[in-house]
Amino acid sequence: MRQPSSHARTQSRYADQPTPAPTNGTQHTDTSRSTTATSAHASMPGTNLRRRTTIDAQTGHWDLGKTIGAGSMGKVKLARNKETGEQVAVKIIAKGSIDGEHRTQAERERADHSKEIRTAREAAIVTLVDHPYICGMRDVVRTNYHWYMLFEHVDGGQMLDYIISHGRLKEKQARKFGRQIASALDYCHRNSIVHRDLKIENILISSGGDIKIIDFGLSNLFSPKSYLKTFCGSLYFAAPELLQAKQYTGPEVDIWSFGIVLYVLVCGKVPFDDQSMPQLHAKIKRGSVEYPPWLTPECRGLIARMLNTNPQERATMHEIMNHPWMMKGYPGGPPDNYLPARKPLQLPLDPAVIDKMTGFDFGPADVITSQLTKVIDSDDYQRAVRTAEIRSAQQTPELERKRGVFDFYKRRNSTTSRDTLNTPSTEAIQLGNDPINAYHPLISVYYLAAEKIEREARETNPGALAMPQEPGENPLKIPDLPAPEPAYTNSQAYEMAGEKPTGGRTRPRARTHGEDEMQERMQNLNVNTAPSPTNPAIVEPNVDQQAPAPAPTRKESGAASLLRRLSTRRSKEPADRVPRSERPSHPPPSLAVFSPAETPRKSFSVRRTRERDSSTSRQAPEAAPAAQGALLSPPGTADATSEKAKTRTGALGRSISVNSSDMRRRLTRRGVSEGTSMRPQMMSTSSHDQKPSMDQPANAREAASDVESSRPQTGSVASRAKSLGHGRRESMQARRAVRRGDTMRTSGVPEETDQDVQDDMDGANAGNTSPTGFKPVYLKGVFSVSTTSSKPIQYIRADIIRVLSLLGVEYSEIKGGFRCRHAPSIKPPMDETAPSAAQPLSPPHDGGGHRRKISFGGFTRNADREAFRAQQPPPTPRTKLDRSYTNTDEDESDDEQPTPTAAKPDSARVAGETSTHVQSDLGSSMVLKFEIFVVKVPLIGLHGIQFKKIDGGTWQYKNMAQTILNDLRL
Ligand SMILES: Nc1ncnc2c1ncn2[C@@H]1O[C@H](COP(=O)(O)OP(=O)(O)OP(=O)(O)O)[C@@H](O)[C@H]1O
Repeated sequence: MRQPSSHARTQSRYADQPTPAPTNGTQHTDTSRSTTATSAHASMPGTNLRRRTTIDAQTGHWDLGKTIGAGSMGKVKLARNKETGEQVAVKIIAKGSIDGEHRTQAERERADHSKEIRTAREAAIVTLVDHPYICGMRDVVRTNYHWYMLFEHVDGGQMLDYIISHGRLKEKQARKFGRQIASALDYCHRNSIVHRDLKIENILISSGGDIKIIDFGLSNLFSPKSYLKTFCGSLYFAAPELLQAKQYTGPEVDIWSFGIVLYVLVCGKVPFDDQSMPQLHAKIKRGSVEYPPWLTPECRGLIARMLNTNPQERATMHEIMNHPWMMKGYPGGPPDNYLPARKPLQLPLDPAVIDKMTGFDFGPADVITSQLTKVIDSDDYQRAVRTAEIRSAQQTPELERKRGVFDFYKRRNSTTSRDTLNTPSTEAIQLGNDPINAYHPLISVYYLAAEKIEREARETNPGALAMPQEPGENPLKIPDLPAPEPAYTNSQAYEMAGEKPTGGRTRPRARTHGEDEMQERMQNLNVNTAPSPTNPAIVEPNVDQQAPAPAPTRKESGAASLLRRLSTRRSKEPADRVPRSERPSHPPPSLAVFSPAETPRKSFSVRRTRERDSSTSRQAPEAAPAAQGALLSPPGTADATSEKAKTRTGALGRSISVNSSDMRRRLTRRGVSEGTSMRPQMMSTSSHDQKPSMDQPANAREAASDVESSRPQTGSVASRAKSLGHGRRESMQARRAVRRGDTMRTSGVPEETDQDVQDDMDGANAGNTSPTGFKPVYLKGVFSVSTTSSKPIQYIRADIIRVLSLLGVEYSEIKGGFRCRHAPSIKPPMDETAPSAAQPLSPPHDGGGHRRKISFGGFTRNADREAFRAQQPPPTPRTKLDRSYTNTDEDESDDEQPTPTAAKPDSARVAGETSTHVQSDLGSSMVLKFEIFVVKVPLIGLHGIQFKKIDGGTWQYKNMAQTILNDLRL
């Protein structure tokens, strides 16, 4: 393992410097322990901008490229391996909280600490998991100022982009993705991992047309015997129990989100949408879903089971994977979860595996070992092992039983009688009773770490693990079992700081999330994370510290011991079940080379703005900055009341993921009563002028109060800016940027610059065709950085036209802007109209070199939307659109016989279907109408973009507006 380079250690104090590695590797991934990060050059002292062009990691030297995405946690950039040319996506997360203006020192430290833990956990989880439909991590580098997570580059585009521009998918296509999501979720849940942020935005499409789930930033480990209580995720995708601040085990909230995702896939919109946040909350809690008539009964039944508001009655992954809709057209059975075959653990534990269990805040190796030993030695665990064996023996045909106990465990991971060794798991997880599936987080992580070692050993020495298992060897340690005892409850062994379970649902449901709880959490957190040289993820090592001596390599011994402890891996069926042994741990990234003229996806102003206002970067939705609301406020409306309402109007952005700690902190800071139940939510999207009242959720009140306090006292920008907090900073940065001659793409956080400025300049060559009549309207509202531009107005106009055309948005010019209408083409074009893989679309010339990538359905395309649309039939007229809604045959004609509602089998009428089925024509709601205005920002002399929704779904509107902003390259 490599030591941090002397170069890195002796760099300017202004540059990112390598963080000394953990001393025993118990708190951090070993990749980061052995990697170093170097800055190509330091920034100028006194500035917070620094340019990083390379990363030195264990996996080699990487050249950082352009930005390809951005989220609340930071930017995602392309990087290319200097030696191999391999391309990865690097998620760059600034360490520490961004906005400290309103915080005490203690609050800042707490926020920093929490962020650090969550980031370490994300790195730890994605480092260990290995699944074809989960975006794999290649490496992670941690420096003083940043985390750099190197992910496989998923280059087929975003599912959201497709849905936004085209609407829904055919059920056949949705099923393929649904099975893949189910596969990935089942894998996670059986490994005690809950994602907690599943949403359309976090599903990317690989070049092969498969999904890749990203963003485990809010994930956590769960235990069947305790509860989580952190609110996580995007409101649109959040389970009702989360909105009620109830505790939850874990998988059930993912299943709800999965239900929303599935609905979006087949309907092109979210099931719960409202401009008013309280109304949206109410809708989600009611769980009343409108199902468009084009859905097959099976599909509707499955979604209804997933969107059951009672988590206890909600479908399990087992039910979902075996649902008739999921199986339709898949004679091979339910989806494979790709979980390796496993055996129950037995002592002694492998120290090499323990060493791999880093980043989870489990504590040092000896603590992990003793905790794990306690679990394995517990009567409960041994009883579970015994029970599983007996059950299996009863189910196993005599002939197969003679083949030995190994087959049993292969079968335990299988389900159907047809293929007992290789079929996907269809057995429900016996939460807490199944020794190999989600029994305990420590056990799950031990399996994952052991399997990672096995993978690494196989990659470095393919023959090393080829030793056959001894036939007849019984890997189980099955002692005489005493009478049943209470379940093992040492949840502290795995609890994450800040997410201490509260001991079950006997606690009050509407819980206080006030300062006392925070204190309690911090105390607990301190217990778990006391400053220790073995806990570097918690206590930031001094940059002058020497890097620790590398831990002794134990791969071989680890691999050897694995042979004793783990059964052989299952081979996979052909077709969609690639033999695991033949799969690389992470699919090799494809080399999608971008031309220099191509424009990366830009960070979005709302997210960035929020990041500045959040200690953890996972911004609570109630903190919608006024600037965001202003994005949606129509210019020219001088009425103060409506202005306020519009300012409070929902954030312009994709679903924002949050967690409850942000909210609690805010509530505490603002003196909200401790008795107030935490009601996390997105910012209000109400178009009405609603005074915050105590009837509203606390966060809604806070959001309103934010808006109230940020409203301009006068019409002047200066006074308005003064009360804005981050908005003011942005304005100041904007002015500074203008003085420097930069575009308005500045950030208050120390982060790497990239080619954005150059791209902006490159993009300015478009559009000299501004009509003389196109004039900006006078500013109303407040602006955030990424919605302003220093470009001349004719360039902005041309750019807007380019983007609207690209997105298939019909428009007409009005005074100061554009009136727009978008009706997604609901006829999935891939099967009928897409070119074959052999005839890829060549990216058309669009003047700006922009190219949008779409990849679906098993073939790869890098197609500009213009080219894509060129292959499409003309925009679907409304009548055709409406007609198609009533025709379920359309979706299923090529592969399935739709079952008429009247004749559908009983099995299709899923029991427990509790949601309302409204057979209404939803066609009209799919049409989005909005306006875009170009406004002049006084004083700083820039132009800004404002959006105003006229008609259509809020979710679609937000996503469309963000897509336009992203593509505008302001
Ligand atoms: N492996 C990848 N390959 C290609 N693009 C990626 C990859 N990972 C992330 N991206 C892009 O970067 C964006 C942000 O990534 P990600 O969701 O992980 O960040 P985040 O800050 O956690 O976001 P969020 O605010 O949604 O939580 C994604 O929406 C996607 O466009």
